[in-house]
Amino acid sequence: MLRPSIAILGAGAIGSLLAARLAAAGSDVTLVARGPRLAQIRAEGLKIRDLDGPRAITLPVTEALRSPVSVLFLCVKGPAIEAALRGNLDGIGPDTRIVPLVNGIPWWFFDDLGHPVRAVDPDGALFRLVPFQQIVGAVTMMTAGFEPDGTVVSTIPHFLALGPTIPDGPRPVDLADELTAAGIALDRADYIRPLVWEKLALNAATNPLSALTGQTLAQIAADPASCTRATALAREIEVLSAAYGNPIVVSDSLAARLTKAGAFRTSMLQDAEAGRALELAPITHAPLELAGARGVAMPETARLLADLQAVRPTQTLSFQDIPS
Ligand SMILES: NC(=O)C1=CN([C@@H]2O[C@H](COP(=O)(O)OP(=O)(O)OC[C@H]3O[C@@H](n4cnc5c(N)ncnc54)[C@H](OP(=O)(O)O)[C@@H]3O)[C@@H](O)[C@H]2O)C=CC1
Ligand SMILES: CC(C)(CO)C(=O)C(=O)O
Repeated sequence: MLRPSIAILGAGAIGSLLAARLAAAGSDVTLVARGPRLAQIRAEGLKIRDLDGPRAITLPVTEALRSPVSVLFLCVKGPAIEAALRGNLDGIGPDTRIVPLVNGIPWWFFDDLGHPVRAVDPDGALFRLVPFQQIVGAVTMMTAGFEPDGTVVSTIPHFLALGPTIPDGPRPVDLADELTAAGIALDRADYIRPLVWEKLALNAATNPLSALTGQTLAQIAADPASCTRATALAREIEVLSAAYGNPIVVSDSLAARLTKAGAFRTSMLQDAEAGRALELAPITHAPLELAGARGVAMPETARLLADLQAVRPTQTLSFQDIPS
């Protein structure tokens, strides 16, 4: 069988991890990188330290895709999606499947309502840019971060859920062989949205809190004040998810999951430490917007945002500041 051509757009923590593992397993994979990161990968290979130990992987790396691929993994942070896609439109053909590995509420989540979620797609540009039928829903349960020399470190087993964006929709892409060979456990979900809500609960409970407190996942679980706060934040997403017809239960097992995850610095804590913008739009602002539309109260989430705003006035955009 012909192997799918896979492109990974974004050579950050998750994109590099996925690219390295797929390339090492023999997949036809191209990594799209830019700036100093592109130069570094060309010069030194893709340096990775994961459960298989440290190594440098050589793989095709480019500044922009020039011809359509079978599968495009989108591995940039929420606010970077539109520019990243626009720079790589030649890589997207009518049969290309686009798989966003982006945390939080995805821009396509309420396509069936016929309007974008303002927090993640303010003017509907993504809604118009990406053909909905070409999107494959995904939930990323992988963790990765950088060492100062550009090595990507990932020491928790890798897991990815892929599934249709509409109930019982066709399974539009089969990457089981590629991902299994790469040591990434695959959940082929019948419908991705319930899993997106569950992952959102995890991120909304931990990512902004970690950026505020500087705590790892295990430290959040071990600190009674943070653990109580994280649990309350997860409960608010549970109520919100139920209000949108999708009951989930995450808060009961949250502390145990965080303890098991160990000393991991969330992607938002990594951004905070590096002075980068925080990925609040899909993880915090979008839920607040959705809560407002259904009359759901989310006081803990609003309080957390206010606390973050107070300590990072130049970095954090408060929900109310999003232009309408
Ligand atoms: N890290 C983690 O453990 C996890 C992350 N996630 C999610 O995965 C997604 C990606 O996160 P992560 O990998 O950590 O993010 P990073 O910030 O590490 O990586 C994002 C990458 O995208 C690149 N990029 C941005 N814009 C463009 C563009 N126009 N063209 C090409 N490259 C571009 C950035 O390049 P540059 O550096 O030049 O800006 C950077 O290399 C996020 O939604 C995150 O929440 C999910 C689970 C865990
Ligand atoms: C690993 C996890 C689940 C931590 O919240 C995550 O998605 C992130 O760091 O962004």
